Amino acid sequence: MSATILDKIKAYKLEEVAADKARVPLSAVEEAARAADPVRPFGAALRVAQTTGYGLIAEVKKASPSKGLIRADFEPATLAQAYEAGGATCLSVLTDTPSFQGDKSYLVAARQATSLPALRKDFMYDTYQVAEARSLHADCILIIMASVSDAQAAELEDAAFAWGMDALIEVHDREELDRALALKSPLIGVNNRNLKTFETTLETTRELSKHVPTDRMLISESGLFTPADLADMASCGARSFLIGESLMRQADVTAATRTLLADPVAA
Ligand SMILES: O=P(O)(O)OC[C@@H](O)[C@@H](O)c1c[nH]c2ccccc12
Repeated sequence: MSATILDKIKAYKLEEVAADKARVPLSAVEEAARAADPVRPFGAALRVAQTTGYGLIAEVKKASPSKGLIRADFEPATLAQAYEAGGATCLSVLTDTPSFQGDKSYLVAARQATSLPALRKDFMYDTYQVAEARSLHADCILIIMASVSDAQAAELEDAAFAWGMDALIEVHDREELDRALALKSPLIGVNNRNLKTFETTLETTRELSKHVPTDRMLISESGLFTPADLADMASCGARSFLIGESLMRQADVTAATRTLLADPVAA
């Protein structure tokens, strides 16, 4: 079987982490994490937003392996402020460089420029990365079930909780969802994009929504473009969304964010 993009990302990420560990020892990262800004509640902010409207995790995303360059004029702090002014609930900031042209400094800049809680969007395998996320002031980490074992997922989640952060558990099929439900985090992100083939369809949220218990928060991720898409997902029980590309392609990010959130279907 040929290696998927996810296999390739995992291979270089493990090398990156090994190099980071050699350069900055865990004790130093932990010290920086302890000195970081207090955690801003991530899941709780979404829960509040969902009661009257939609929860939006707005993604600061320059490029992706499937779409190439998404936004040339890219200034993380300015974009984060535009999202906040448009009514976003939380931020997601890509810190992976080889595939997404992200950077750790973008997370710091975006979060610092706003009062929004921020997700470190990266491929996490090692609790070193979790401490590092907190040292960058992250309020939540992503755990991609397609890319980690059950034991690894539990270890990453425990580490996030120990630092006071939330964990967004990302799934793409029924098997990953069942594994995610064995974890503690209430935040379940259904990625409409298959990270192995890049195929994107909202059918993924429609199908998996039937199997997400009501005590978990269903967050629909990727491939969302219009208010009609959001209404469609809301009819399946997803009232929070992770959106990057469709907003990043707009000249006026604040206006585009406002338009997307303007007319939520009744809760
Ligand atoms: O740009 P989109 O289609 O709106 O998608 C945003 C977000 O869901 C997507 O960037 C994403 C979801 N899961 C990921 C895991 C790694 C990297 C990126 C992602």
